[in-house]
Amino acid sequence: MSAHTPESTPAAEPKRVAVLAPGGVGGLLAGALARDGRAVTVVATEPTAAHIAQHGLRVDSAVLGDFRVDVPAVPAATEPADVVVVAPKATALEGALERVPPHLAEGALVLPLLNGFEHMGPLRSRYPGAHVLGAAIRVESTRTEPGRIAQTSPFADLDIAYSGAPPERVEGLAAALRSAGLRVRLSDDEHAVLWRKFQFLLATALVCTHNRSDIGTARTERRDDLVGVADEVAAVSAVGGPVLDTGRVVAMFEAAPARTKPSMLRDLEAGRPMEVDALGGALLRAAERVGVAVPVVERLVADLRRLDPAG
Ligand SMILES: NC(=O)C1=CN([C@@H]2O[C@H](COP(=O)(O)OP(=O)(O)OC[C@H]3O[C@@H](n4cnc5c(N)ncnc54)[C@H](OP(=O)(O)O)[C@@H]3O)[C@@H](O)[C@H]2O)C=CC1
Ligand SMILES: CC(C)(CO)C(=O)C(=O)O
Repeated sequence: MSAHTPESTPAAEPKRVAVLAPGGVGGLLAGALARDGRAVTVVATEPTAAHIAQHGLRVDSAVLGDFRVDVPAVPAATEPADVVVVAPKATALEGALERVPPHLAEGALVLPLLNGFEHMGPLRSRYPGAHVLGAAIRVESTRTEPGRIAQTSPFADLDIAYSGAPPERVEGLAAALRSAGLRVRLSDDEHAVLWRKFQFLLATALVCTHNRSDIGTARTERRDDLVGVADEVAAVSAVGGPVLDTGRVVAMFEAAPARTKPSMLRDLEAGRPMEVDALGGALLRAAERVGVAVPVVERLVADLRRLDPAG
């Protein structure tokens, strides 16, 4: 933890952070930043806001250690923030954004941590006066009950793009996140940030969920599908987007802790809506736009749509 006082804060570091949707990812960031002395407000559903306001956030983290921290929590933002972390599932994004009105995010850095890429357009439409950053987080983190987060991966790494925002503010945000214990890499290439994570994520999410297994089992039993999805994402991306390296993703499959389970599989196991459309559907739509065949993704998405309460 760093000693964080207003006097020692460089001008570009965030002063007021709002975290929308304190689930596995949002709750981890809110807890980490609040523990480090940042002024964090959590914006959550009514019952979760009431619970966190009364009991604080409890984080049990392989990377950050176990701690509890008091954080103000509200069902709707009432104060401006200079950073707004956006972390609901894609299936809940539209409703969740109602809780942060655009005038309170005017001039803010908006840091979306959803997987995929289709959220970027709606966020930029809702917050035209904000700087919406391309970002991705590599972590395994679960909201086990309201206000309680179990972060189990040996990594919690963010990639954040400058996305045209004032560089000193993006660097200030990165410094705040690093000070809170997270690893952060900055990039000039928003598309590369989103699509590199997406290539690994889509393969892991679709195949592990389809196989109902962790990555250790999937990489033995369903290696062809893992590589097939990663190749298809690369083929779609190659048409006007970043060049992706399937070899890098295969190395990531090999290196991932065997027990890693993607959040999509954890949603299936818990009977929650899955992000099949936001992730797999997004790739199918992108593939159709650029005229690339993606038969492996098509097959897995068709099967998973039948199981997805989100439809
Ligand atoms: N979990 C992980 O390990 C990783 C997840 N991701 C991505 O991060 C994103 C978030 O996933 P994750 O953290 O797992 O999701 P969770 O399901 O853990 O958390 C989602 C949160 O959204 C809240 N929420 C739902 N509806 C609303 C609403 N209308 N208003 C306010 N809050 C709402 C839920 O509230 P409540 O608690 O009250 O139900 C919950 O706290 C996804 O896009 C996922 O793909 C990326 C990398 C890793
Ligand atoms: C695959 C994993 C756990 C890696 O970060 C992930 O990002 C997710 O499930 O959303």
